[in-house]
Amino acid sequence: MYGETEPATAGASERTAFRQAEKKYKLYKPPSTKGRGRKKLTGGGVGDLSEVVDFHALLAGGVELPDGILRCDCPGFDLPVFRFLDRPGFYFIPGALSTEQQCFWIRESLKTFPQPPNRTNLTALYGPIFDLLTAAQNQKVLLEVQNSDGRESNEQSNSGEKTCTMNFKFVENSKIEKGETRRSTTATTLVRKLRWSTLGLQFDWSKRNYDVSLPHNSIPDALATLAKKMAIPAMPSGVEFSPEAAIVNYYGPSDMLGGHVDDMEADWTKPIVSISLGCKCIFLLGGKTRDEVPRAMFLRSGDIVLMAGEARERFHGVPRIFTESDQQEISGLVSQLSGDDDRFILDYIHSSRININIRQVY
Ligand SMILES: O=C(O)CCC(=O)C(=O)O
Ligand SMILES: [Fe+2]
Repeated sequence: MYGETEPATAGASERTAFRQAEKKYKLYKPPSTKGRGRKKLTGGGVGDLSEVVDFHALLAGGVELPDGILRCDCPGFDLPVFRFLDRPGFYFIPGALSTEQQCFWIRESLKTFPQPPNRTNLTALYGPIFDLLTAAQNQKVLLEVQNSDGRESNEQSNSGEKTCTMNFKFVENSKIEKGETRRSTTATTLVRKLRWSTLGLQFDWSKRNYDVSLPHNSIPDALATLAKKMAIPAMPSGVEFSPEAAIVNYYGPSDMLGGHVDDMEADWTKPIVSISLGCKCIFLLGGKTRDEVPRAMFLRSGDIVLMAGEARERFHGVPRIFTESDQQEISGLVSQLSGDDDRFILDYIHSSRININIRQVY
């Protein structure tokens, strides 16, 4: 999925309509000014967001829908749903989750979802990490520890072979002595470095497929129930969505998700249920090749998108996250996350977006 199939030459890739749209909306790093401190990211095409569809604005009564956008009546589903006339299989449910529900899923995404046996992008570097969020809230540090045979993790053994027994544990910051040579990273930094976690059947990014032999838990009941309910507009009547896997994407201020298609699951008639949390972003929905001009739309915290059928073959991606305070649109979350327990999460979500996308694999 994320291993994009690029056209034969980089030049050709740069010229596609999808790439042009990514460039239009992404954040830009101005050329480095040597010795002047950190590079600042600035808005790229922020001057012109006029073509970005804003489904929330279309919710207001009396607003005429732009050409090509429909509001649909979905039997058995009581939330407003929008579609594009020329992109069947794509559904947009604005404000599908209440602020309380959004807070619940943000907490779960940081606390429970990265717990082993679920894997994250950090697993390959540090081995399984338990209770990362709690460690960050308590300002702990992940420190490399010695194995029982006295060797440090990843050290050469006597026979010359490299052992891969990663061994790290959380310790109090105060326990790290001056001049400590073992590898260490603060738990807060690690939370900031989270890029993905996988729930249910584990997706193997290197094989670009599910590895059913990897240990896994089933999708949490509450998430499965939510996904089944939200999938209704994209499901044939009388058929129930059966969530088996989910990918959680964590985006920082300068992160983007390049154009890709989601074609790893067996049955494309079943939707991907994709939940947005935290800062607002721009989502691009293109065509079956990168040459088709994509539609751009805002995704806000609490919005849900469904992609089923031919919509699953369309290139899509996220070129831009809005973390500027006047653009992120997280005021509801900020007032809800005001307790002491939520201080870390509030700080995190001020500069982050989380996406949970739930899939039926078979
Ligand atoms: O972050 C998003 O909204 C999209 C994520 C996505 O397309 C994916 O994980 O396949
Ligand atoms: Fe995707």
